[in-house]
Amino acid sequence: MTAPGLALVCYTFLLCVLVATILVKLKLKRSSASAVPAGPWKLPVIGHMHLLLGALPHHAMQRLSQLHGPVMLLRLGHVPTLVISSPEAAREVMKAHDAAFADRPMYATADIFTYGGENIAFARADSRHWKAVRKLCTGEAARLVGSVTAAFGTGPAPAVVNVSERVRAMMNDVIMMASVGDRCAQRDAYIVEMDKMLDLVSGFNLIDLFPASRLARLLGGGALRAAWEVRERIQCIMDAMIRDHEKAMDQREEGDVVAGHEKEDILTTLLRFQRGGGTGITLTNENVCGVMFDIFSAGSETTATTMIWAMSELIRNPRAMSAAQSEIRRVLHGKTTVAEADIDGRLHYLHMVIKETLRLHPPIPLLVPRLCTKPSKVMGYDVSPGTTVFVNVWAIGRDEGNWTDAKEFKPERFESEVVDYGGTNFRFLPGGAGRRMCPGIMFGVYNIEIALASLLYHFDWKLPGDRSPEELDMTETYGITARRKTELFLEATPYATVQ
Ligand code: HEM
Repeated sequence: MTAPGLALVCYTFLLCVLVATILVKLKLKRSSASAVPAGPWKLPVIGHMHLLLGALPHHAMQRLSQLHGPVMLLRLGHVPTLVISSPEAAREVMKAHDAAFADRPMYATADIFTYGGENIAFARADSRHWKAVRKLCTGEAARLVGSVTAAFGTGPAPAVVNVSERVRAMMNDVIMMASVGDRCAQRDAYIVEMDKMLDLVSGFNLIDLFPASRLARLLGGGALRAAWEVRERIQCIMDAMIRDHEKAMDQREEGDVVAGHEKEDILTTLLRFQRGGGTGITLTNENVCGVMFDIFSAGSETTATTMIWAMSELIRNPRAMSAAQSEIRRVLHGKTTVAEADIDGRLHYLHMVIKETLRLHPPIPLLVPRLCTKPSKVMGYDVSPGTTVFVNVWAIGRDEGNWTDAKEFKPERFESEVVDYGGTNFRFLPGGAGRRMCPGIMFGVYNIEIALASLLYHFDWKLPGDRSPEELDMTETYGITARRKTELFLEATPYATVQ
């Protein structure tokens, strides 16, 4: 070969090597880039926080995930945040990689109220007390079901009722009765402080989004101070309740039954276990207070919110209201009260109403956040340890790809859909799924069933004045649960045949 010919071959060879190297590099770059979940452009310091401003977080996240996909990475302040918006991706987080996502991020205010994770909801999944107390809570919830009915009286209704206020008071009563008994001197003060606590634990406070920033601590310190003050007042009330319960337990051991302590409540059960009741673990005072925090916050607020949405949807959908009332009045024909034994397993339509309400209005729309603790892959994307994970069950429940006529309230859809609360169908996750799923959801659903049955059996309901059902405002408000923005005022007419 001539010298120019050899040079040409060499140049061609080198060119090929160069092109091949560039192509391989490009391919590698593309494949490593595609392993990071997509997300919108972010700003320095605040990341994507500005995209959540002015909207409810689950609404804003739904809108963003429609653009960036069901596995989307945001940075909220300093916190890397993965948002999951499809059943397939939810299954990967809560089933395939459940162990890697079983912890919770610890927010500054939650840290105060849970005594540093000594409760159930924010405990580390590998902590000694978590499994045992969770089991206890599940058992207690099931056992207490029978004692709930008494709280739903039938007293005469005023013409116009603030249904929101009444339902919240009713659910508070049920949870208080179940957790500390029916004669607790400081009960009202406890409810007031617990309400304040719920306002403070949002997870979107400045100090939660910039956990390491001194400036955020300075600017957001008010929330922390308020949280400590509320915790101190709750602690005083709890100490008095514990003393009262311990005294009653001592007297019971001696054969006396103290008024107000005839039935065993959750606090007594926890104290009994603390005295060596055989779970194989030791419960500290902090565990006891932390679990009481869980039961009140998780138990009362979720059930009241669901119940108020159920009433709102029934008012907006007179056909569904009429079907639910006909069934209840047929099943309870001639009865003067709604008793557990009379409705047990017989209110099929009402059950579908509750499911449909939880599909459209899951009270915790982003679930309680999870924390990624091991490098994991979700739908082929890399997720790093330290990432907070929100599962947008509200968006999953309203996605036309998952449900026909997804935005409409159609309880009948559950006639053909076999879906339960066990967290196995990832299109319907009001109580979450996997090892962190809600241990009390069946107790909650039972409370809602009895309460709704009572309201619908004893009264006919309509919007005050001549307003038509479509005029009912269905806007949600921001908070630990997705409540109605406005109070639900309805006109109640006692149902004649019960008189
Ligand atoms: C309709 C009623 C209820 C709904 C929709 C509901 C929903 C939820 C959700 C979404 C979670 C987070 C699950 C996850 O991260 O995957 C949760 C956790 C929890 N719920 Fe419920 N809940 C309800 C009623 C109750 C009741 C009545 C109690 C107690 C008596 C309760 C106690 C708890 C506790 C202790 C946790 C934390 C579990 C853990 O982290 O291990 N819930 N709930």
